[in-house]
Amino acid sequence: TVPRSKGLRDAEHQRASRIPSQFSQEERVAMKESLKGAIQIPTVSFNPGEFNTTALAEFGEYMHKVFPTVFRTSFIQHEVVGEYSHLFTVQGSDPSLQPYMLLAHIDVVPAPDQGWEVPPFSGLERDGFIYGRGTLDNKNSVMAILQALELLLIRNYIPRRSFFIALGHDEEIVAPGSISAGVRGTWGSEDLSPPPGKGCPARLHVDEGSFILDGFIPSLKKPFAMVSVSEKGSLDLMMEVNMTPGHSSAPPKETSIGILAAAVSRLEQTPMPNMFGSGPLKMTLQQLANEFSFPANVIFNNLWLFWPLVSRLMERDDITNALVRTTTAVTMFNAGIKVNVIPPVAQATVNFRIHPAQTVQEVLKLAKDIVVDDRVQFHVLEAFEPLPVSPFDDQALGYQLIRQTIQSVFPEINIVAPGICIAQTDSRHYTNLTTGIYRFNPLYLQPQDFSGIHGINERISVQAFETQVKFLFEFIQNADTEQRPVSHLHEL
Ligand SMILES: CCCCCCCC/C=C\CCCCCCCC(=O)NCC(=O)O
Ligand SMILES: [Zn+2]
Ligand SMILES: [Zn+2]
Repeated sequence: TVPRSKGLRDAEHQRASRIPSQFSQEERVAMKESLKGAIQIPTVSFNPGEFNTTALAEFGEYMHKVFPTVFRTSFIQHEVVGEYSHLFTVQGSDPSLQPYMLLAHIDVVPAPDQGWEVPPFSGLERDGFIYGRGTLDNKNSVMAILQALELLLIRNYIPRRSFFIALGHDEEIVAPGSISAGVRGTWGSEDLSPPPGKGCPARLHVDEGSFILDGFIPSLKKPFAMVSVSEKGSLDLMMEVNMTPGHSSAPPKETSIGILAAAVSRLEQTPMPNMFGSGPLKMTLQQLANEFSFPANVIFNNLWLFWPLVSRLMERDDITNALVRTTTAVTMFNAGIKVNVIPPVAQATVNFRIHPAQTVQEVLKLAKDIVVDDRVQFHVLEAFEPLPVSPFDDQALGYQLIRQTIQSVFPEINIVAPGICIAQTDSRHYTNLTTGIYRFNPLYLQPQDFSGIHGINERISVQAFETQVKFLFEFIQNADTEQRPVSHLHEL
């Protein structure tokens, strides 16, 4: 197929019929090789301002190479934002339709070699899986979005509804989010609402942050699609103890390390309160109730009676425990300058993920009440409140569009339920732009796969990646053909 050059918007481009999401063997091989190439570029972000800028620049060039039609199509504008983020504006043929936004991120967390079956930036394929940092979080989405668009354009598709593709380079660091800042810059206002004539506020976002979940809840045998309609907040708290340094041959009763270690231990041994029943989880379980086998189906259909039992059971597993409470993770500890010197300072950083029923201030106070030691200083490095719940009723067009696409691409999945993302996504930077923020990665995830995210042996099956491309290929077309509900339209 001859790729279309810029400026062509002729009748050939206009298509009434839907393009089937069937890809040639050559296209299927090309898309998996493109993902492997993306994984091989180590776009690691370490801390605010600490990125592999060489790799990020290389990735920008790489996208031009593997998606030439995207970059040469006249109705697609590409902007580099914050030096390494990328914002694509795909101008649809019907400007009256509210646009939407697809989010993904280019950066990945570091990946030391130890424990990996293959080197984490090799992109090697083994037994039908592509291994590497970013295969699930989140280069799979970056490549799937652009691949789906490339394949649609090659087939002369021209979207009716405009949409944005926002590919951030700093999602993995706690920062204001360059791409969202860039979107603000593009639209010229802090609150992200575009100036007149620059198009309407986006009506929905689709970002990482949930999956087709398979095997996360005992007695729930069938996988189900959870679309995260909210996400937990976060508090990065640095605790510090300062002491006068001295000779270790005559040490004080407690050093700064001992004082801080005891404080950290008290935090770890005192979990935040179980908030089961006061967040989206209850909705998720009620929607799943009849999918459980007996007697679980009776329990989940009567949570008014059995919620104490369910809340205790959810605590047993680290992932479901993260759904019922604010979690406490001591992730960094730095102290000491030499083996025979009393340490002048000890610092520990705690990453709290805040349950939607709590606030940053409440968690900070609870932490201080647990530590209860005036020698420990508290420094808030970064904090985000839990996000509001996006609409997911029948009138919520964004949610319904995702649900419709799930059902067409995954006909075997008969439950699509709203839920909460236990992690953070870039979508938290867009709450001023729309209330329709949804987080869903169209691929199956099992608990052992979850351990690969930020862990070792992160991998995606070739089949799963191909299906993710298919989902986006369908989603973009569904966004053009969605039917308006008869009654009032939900402002998203
Ligand atoms: C009742 C249903 C059980 C739900 C089980 C939830 C399983 C976990 C599913 C999704 C988690 C999302 C992880 C992927 C996004 C990670 C994004 C990220 O790393 N952000 C940065 C950060 O959070 O620090
Ligand atoms: Zn991540
Ligand atoms: Zn991510």
